[in-house]
Amino acid sequence: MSIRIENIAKSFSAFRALGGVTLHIGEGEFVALLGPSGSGKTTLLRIIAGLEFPDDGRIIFSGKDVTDTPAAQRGIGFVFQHYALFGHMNVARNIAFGLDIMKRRERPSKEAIASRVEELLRLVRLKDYGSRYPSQLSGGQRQRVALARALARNPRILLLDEPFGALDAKVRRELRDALRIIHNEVGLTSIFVTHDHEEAFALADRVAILNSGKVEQFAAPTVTIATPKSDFVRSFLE
Ligand SMILES: Nc1ncnc2c1ncn2[C@@H]1O[C@H](COP(=O)(O)OP(=O)(O)OP(=O)(O)O)[C@@H](O)[C@H]1O
Repeated sequence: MSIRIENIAKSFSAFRALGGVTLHIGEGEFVALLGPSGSGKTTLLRIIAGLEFPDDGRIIFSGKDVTDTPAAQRGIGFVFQHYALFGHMNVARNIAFGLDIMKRRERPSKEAIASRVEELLRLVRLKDYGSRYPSQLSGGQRQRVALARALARNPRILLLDEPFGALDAKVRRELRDALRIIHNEVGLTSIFVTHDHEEAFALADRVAILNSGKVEQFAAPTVTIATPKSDFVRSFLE
C-alpha cells in the first residue's frame, strides 16, 4: 500500500509537535523516520497508525482517506520497543492473539490459526519455539515474536517504533537484517522510527529527517549523505 501523509499538524496544548508534515511513501518502500528526541517521530507514527488524530492534514492509504479511521480498521501491524508480550501465554498463543480475538464469524478456524502461527514462526526463524514462554527467550527472540504477532493478520503496512532500542549492537544488526528480508518477502510498506542514523541508513530505502516537527530532508541515504539539505542535517549526521 502507498501512504500519503499530507500536511499533518498536531499540537499538545500550546506545544506544536508537528508543523505540517508531508511525505509520499510508495508501495513496498521501507522508510525510516529519523530525528533527535522530541522531534515528533513517534507522534507522526501514532497518527499514521490511528492511535492519535491530527489537528490538520490527511492520511491516505492507496488512495483511501483513513484520517478518521480508527486504528483497528486500518490493517496495520505495529512493533514497539516496549510492547510487551503476554507473559502467561506461550509464544504460539502470543502470535495467535490478534487472530484469537477476532469476532467468531470473521475468525479463521483453529487449524487455520495453528498453521498461520507455524508459518510465522518459520518466517521469524523461531520454528521450534512455539511452546516456550517469553521469560525463556532472549531480548532479540522476544522482538522476533513481537514481529510475528504484528504480522499475524497479514497487514500491508508495518509500523515500528524503536523496536531494537533495548538490544545490544550485534543482536540489533541481526534483527534489522532479518526485518529487511521479511519486509521484502511479505511485500510490506514499512515505516521505522529511530534516532540512530546508522540504523536508518543501513535499513531504509529513504530516510525522513525530522527536526522540531518538520521534515528537513526526505531522500535515499546516499543522496542525504552526499547532499545534506541543511545545516541541521549536516550536523545531525556527524
Ligand atoms: N500526549 C502528549 N502530551 C503532551 N505532549 C506530548 C504528547 N506526546 C508527545 N508530546 C510532545 O511532543 C513532542 C514530540 O514527541 P514525540 O514522542 O513524537 O518525539 P520523538 O521524536 O518520537 O522523541 P523520542 O525519540 O524521544 O521518542 C515532544 O516534545 C513531546 O514531549
